[in-house]
Amino acid sequence: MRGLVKRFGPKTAVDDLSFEVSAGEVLGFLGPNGAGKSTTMKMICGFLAPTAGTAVICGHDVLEEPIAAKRALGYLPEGAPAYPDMTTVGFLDFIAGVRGYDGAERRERVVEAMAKTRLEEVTHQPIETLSKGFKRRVGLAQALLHDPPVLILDEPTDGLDPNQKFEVRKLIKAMAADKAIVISTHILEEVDAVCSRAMIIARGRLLADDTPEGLRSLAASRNLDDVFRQVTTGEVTSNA
Ligand SMILES: Nc1ncnc2c1ncn2[C@@H]1O[C@H](COP(=O)(O)OP(=O)(O)OP(=O)(O)O)[C@@H](O)[C@H]1O
Repeated sequence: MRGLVKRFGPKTAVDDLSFEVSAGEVLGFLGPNGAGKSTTMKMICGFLAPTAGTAVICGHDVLEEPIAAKRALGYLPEGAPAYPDMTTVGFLDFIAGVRGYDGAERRERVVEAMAKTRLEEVTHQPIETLSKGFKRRVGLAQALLHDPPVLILDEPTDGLDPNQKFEVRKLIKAMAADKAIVISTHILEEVDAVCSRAMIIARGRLLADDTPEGLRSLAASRNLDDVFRQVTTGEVTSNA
């Protein structure tokens, strides 16, 4: 990401963010509500035009070569939106078609994505009738259907029960070896569970960028909640 800026009228949601993520890294994107996490992810994915700066995905500038950049990435948007009247398999088949697959390969991609995200039991169920956790898994399935080298996942475990959280984290870790993965989360335990690195942003600015262990050392208590509070509010927790 090179100098990403997003302004909405007088409000600066993202204020000159630059960073790199390499294959093999799972970067946790942390910050309070309204910090600019989703806006940054939308710009990385070419969903929202930056006011300034750009994102380069596997050598493709998302503004200059949007199709090549989008081919290299999978994106789970905030809230995992999908077409509610489609069935799980119908939606994933539609996505496979959009991604350019045809014939047997198209069917294989759908079956594989459903297996990875454990969607088989809701194959023919309309998405609007799925529980929140299953909807999120449909969102994940469409993001990884084309096995992209880059995954941008906006709160991938939001709304999942503890067992589903465990499964999704396991899946992210299993994919991490050869992909660059960015996840946003409010759940700090997720940083320990899956991230090799974490960034804390607030008011659109980068405040910390380190390994989970490095971040812990910022608070005397070594507790990530305390680190988050200290970095984003400047307040040191008294019982630290
Ligand atoms: N389309 C828009 N128009 C105006 N302001 C917007 C728009 N989208 C986002 N914002 C504002 O930009 C800021 C950053 O929002 P963003 O959704 O990126 O934060 P976030 O870190 O993802 O928050 P959360 O953790 O609550 O999801 C917020 O103040 C938000 O109100």
